[in-house]
Amino acid sequence: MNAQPAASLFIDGRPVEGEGVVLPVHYPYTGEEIASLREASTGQVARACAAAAAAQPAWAALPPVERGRVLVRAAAIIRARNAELSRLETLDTGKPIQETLVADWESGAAALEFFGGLAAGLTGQMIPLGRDWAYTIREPLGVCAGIGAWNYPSQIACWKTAPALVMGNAMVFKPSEETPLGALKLAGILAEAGLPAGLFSVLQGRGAVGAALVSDPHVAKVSLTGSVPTGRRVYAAAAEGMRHVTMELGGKSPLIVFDDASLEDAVGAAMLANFYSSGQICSNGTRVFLQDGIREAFLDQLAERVRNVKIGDPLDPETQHGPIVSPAQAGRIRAAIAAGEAEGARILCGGPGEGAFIPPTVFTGARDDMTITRDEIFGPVMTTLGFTDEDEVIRRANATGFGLAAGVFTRDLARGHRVVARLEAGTCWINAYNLTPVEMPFGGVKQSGIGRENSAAAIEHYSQLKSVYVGMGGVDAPY
Ligand SMILES: NC(=O)c1ccc[n+]([C@@H]2O[C@H](COP(=O)([O-])OP(=O)(O)OC[C@H]3O[C@@H](n4cnc5c(N)ncnc54)[C@H](O)[C@@H]3O)[C@@H](O)[C@H]2O)c1
Repeated sequence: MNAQPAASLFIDGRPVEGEGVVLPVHYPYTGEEIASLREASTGQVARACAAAAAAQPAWAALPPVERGRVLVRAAAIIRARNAELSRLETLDTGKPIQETLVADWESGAAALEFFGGLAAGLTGQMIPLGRDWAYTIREPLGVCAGIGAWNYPSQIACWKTAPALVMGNAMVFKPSEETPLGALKLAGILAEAGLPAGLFSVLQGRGAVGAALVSDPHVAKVSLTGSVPTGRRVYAAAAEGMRHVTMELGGKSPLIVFDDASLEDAVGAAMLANFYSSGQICSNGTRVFLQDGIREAFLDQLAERVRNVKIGDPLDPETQHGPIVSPAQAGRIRAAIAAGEAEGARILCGGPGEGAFIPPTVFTGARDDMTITRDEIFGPVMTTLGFTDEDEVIRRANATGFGLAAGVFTRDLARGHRVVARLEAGTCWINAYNLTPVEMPFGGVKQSGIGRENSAAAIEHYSQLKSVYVGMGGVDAPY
């Protein structure tokens, strides 16, 4: 299979070959090399940021609806090409085609449509002050840097780029080195939709290229999706230049199932919350707390349904569970499974698997202090834990440095609201899990992040307010 793009990078409106070291791209299912890219050199990082800075003022000066129209046109192009783009996303990530067809570019298109449609509403405020008055102008930040993780490469690129561009910013985006292909497609689509040159560039490379981008003097804002350790490094580097940040980082989220929950819905949600995208989702509910009265029935049904998951070729439309993105990540997940067993937890179903595949794996008999309960695994590994009462489970659910997401299953809606009100998590679901519509803010608290993506809330993270005081009479000076 060949997925070689025209060139590795996209700078100032055109494909450009990278000047840095080689970056091979592998199809996770077969391990076959499907493209060979080159990283951006430091000179190319600087050129992309300078082109962005040069193009941004004219873009910001357009009437907002004109900017919005470009994004809406890009969304339509994505929708028309969804089948072809989803296939490429599957080759890049290894995720089953039945997922990429509905959850990746589709979600990216929704973000472009949502923010494109929001363009006309990006106004300031008028503030009456008696004789005088003031008003605010919502202004763009300038050049934004976006850095992506490998699990939802095209969705992440769109979620960051749509609010940035509609506010009149430019975006220089570096996808993950594991999944570099989708962002190049987005660059071509935005250009075709009428985006002027320089406003969306793509740089390829590993962490060092990301670090050079974050520190470029033109960059006013950095939005990272990645792990907590990378987040700390990027946040610290951004602080040097007093740059704005959005941090979408990792998690170890609780999913709490009370005795009165719909068993079938809770089991289905727990599977979605742990095994979709082979478990490589930041907001996954990997600590599944089961109340005493439902635990046995839940585990019986879970084991039965997990046995029927169709594992295999990601391009087969019937496949529900694909390979892990890379041998290195599969190795990390297997080490976590081995640690769980060594610490005394039992595997109810699944296990380390073979080669690129790790089957859906469920641990029972785990304790809160085990590494499988504490650390993010970022693979298809669910840890189940028992609990007796509401106060106890809230305390244990919050006993983590992460705070990305949380879920509660109960038929008692008053309890559902009461519990989420006390959970330390940025994104919560009641009787649902991992649904992230563009209309709803998404992001974490504590170590899991800063800022929000999606919804009108994202605009605040790609803009700043200018306040203007207007004196309507004479100046009353005591001198
Ligand atoms: N909260 C969210 O929205 C969200 C979404 C997806 C993934 N994630 C998290 O991402 C992690 C998995 O993704 P990953 O393994 O690609 O993460 P990672 O932290 O290893 O890498 C993320 C990105 O940062 C870049 N990078 C690494 N070092 C850098 C540096 N010093 N300066 C600038 N850039 C640097 C990488 O090249 C990559 O593009 C998990 O922890 C997961 O929870 C979070």
